[in-house]
Amino acid sequence: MAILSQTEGQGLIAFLLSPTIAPFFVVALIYTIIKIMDRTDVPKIKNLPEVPGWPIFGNLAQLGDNHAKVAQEWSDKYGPVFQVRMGNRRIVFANTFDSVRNLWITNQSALISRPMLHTFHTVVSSSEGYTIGTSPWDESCKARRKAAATALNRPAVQSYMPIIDYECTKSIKELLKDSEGGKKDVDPNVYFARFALSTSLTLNYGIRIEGNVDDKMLAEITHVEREISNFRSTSNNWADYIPALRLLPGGSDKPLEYKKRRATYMNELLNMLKQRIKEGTDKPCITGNVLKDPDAKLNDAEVMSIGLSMVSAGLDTVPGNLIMCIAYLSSPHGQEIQRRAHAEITELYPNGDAWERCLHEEKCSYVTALVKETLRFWSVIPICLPRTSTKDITWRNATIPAGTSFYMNAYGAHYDTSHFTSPHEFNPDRYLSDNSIDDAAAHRGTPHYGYGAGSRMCIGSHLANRELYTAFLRMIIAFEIVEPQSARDKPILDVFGCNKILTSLTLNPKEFKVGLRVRDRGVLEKWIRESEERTKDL
Ligand code: HEM
Repeated sequence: MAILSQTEGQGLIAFLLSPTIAPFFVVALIYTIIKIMDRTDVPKIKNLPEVPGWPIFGNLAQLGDNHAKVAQEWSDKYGPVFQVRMGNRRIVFANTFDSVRNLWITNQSALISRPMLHTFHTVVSSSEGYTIGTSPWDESCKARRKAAATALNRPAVQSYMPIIDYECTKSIKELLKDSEGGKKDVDPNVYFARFALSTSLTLNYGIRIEGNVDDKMLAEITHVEREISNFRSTSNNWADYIPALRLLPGGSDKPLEYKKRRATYMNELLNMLKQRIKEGTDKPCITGNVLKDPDAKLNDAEVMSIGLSMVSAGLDTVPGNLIMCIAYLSSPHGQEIQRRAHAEITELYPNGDAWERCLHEEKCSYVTALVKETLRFWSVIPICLPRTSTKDITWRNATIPAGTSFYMNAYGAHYDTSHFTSPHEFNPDRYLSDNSIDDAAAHRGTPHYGYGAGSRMCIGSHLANRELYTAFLRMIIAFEIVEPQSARDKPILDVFGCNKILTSLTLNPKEFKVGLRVRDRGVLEKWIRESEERTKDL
């Protein structure tokens, strides 16, 4: 039954459009639309400071392109934990070391899930499945995390050291060649991108980047994963927070292009491995083990998700840390750090076998401290991968309801002056147990949040630590890393100034060069030959 007859309907329209009523009608309509668009997924949280924002956009514009820095500044005014609105999402930001510990570690069972964001989850990943790091918590995520974590635990990582030996040697050998024995300045970026990617591919598929730094597959995967890192970021895509923006024409073109390019090489890698398994020519690897295990409870999409996680997770993070530490080592203060590291290594290994021994042990505490300080200082994931709570969480007088998104400002925590002495100084000494410049007790447990914290902390941290330790130690005993000859090539050492795209998920270092003065060419060539001999059957 019609609610209004045709004549009554026409009368109502004429009434609404009459000159006296129309302005009120238009205002009411706009008001209602704004009210609907202004709603948030979670209502305002009582007793938790809120940063005032705009209707619909919330605090998006104020956060600008450097969310970590702006949120840290806000924490001076609003306290360590506050709520903001990013479009239609309410986000709880934690900005200091202790507040992160309280929320991410003390409340880890409640903070175990991840939110879904439009650009990454709906556009980029709709058919390939999500990586582990972008999956909400469910039985499938639990199974994938468990399988990957087992493959990356401490003893497993020790068994992968020959791969690290091979890849690290290859990068240093090429650096030696391309720098013409130290005469020409070089940009270390691509050498360490290859190191990280080839290590991940060998572990996961038994396939490595055979070519040199100009390898096509290396270029394609590093470029595509870098672009995807932007779509994955919590600070890059306003369409994640304002659904109306998804209607803009062309908005999904770039994400869709990269989704297709990623699917091409991921399928290629998986098919290459399946073919090798069929022919019996495959090398032991994580995906191969899963594919051949009749009891593995993982389906094809889950196997693909693990592969995707391994390829993408270490790709920007390991090289970002490696090359920014090398950048720092080239600076005048870096000379002092290299001298100390080199002296300790020489004292520990007077027979000159540090190059090989670092594959079995991590004895040089100064290099271990250098790894930790690098992870803190550069904070390559300044806003950690986001979390969603699955239970209510209490913070002081506030009850934060289940289903709220939490963003860890890792940069804010790493530069928290109540936890770190002079956080703007790059100083590995803070992580030495004797004479630390920080309160040594502060570093028991979690030394930094470079790998996140709690229930969804990075599962690749053992592998990454071993990669970083080996590469730093070997670079330091192979070369004196010095400033480039041309001032134009000098690295920018400011933690944000060095970043090409501030809204990306991971630090994207600007190009720079360093000089590499070979310490002892004869000895270095001997180490390289010995590594090549050891790893020739890999
Ligand atoms: C220096 C190198 C690395 C850094 C700085 C890093 C950092 C991180 C961070 C910050 C997270 C989020 C943790 C959280 O939410 O609390 C994460 C998650 C993860 N990382 Fe790493 N990572 C590195 C290397 C790797 C490597 C080499 C792999 C594997 C080969 C890996 C695999 C993963 C996976 C699978 C997750 C998702 C865990 C989950 O959501 O349950 N990472 N990583």
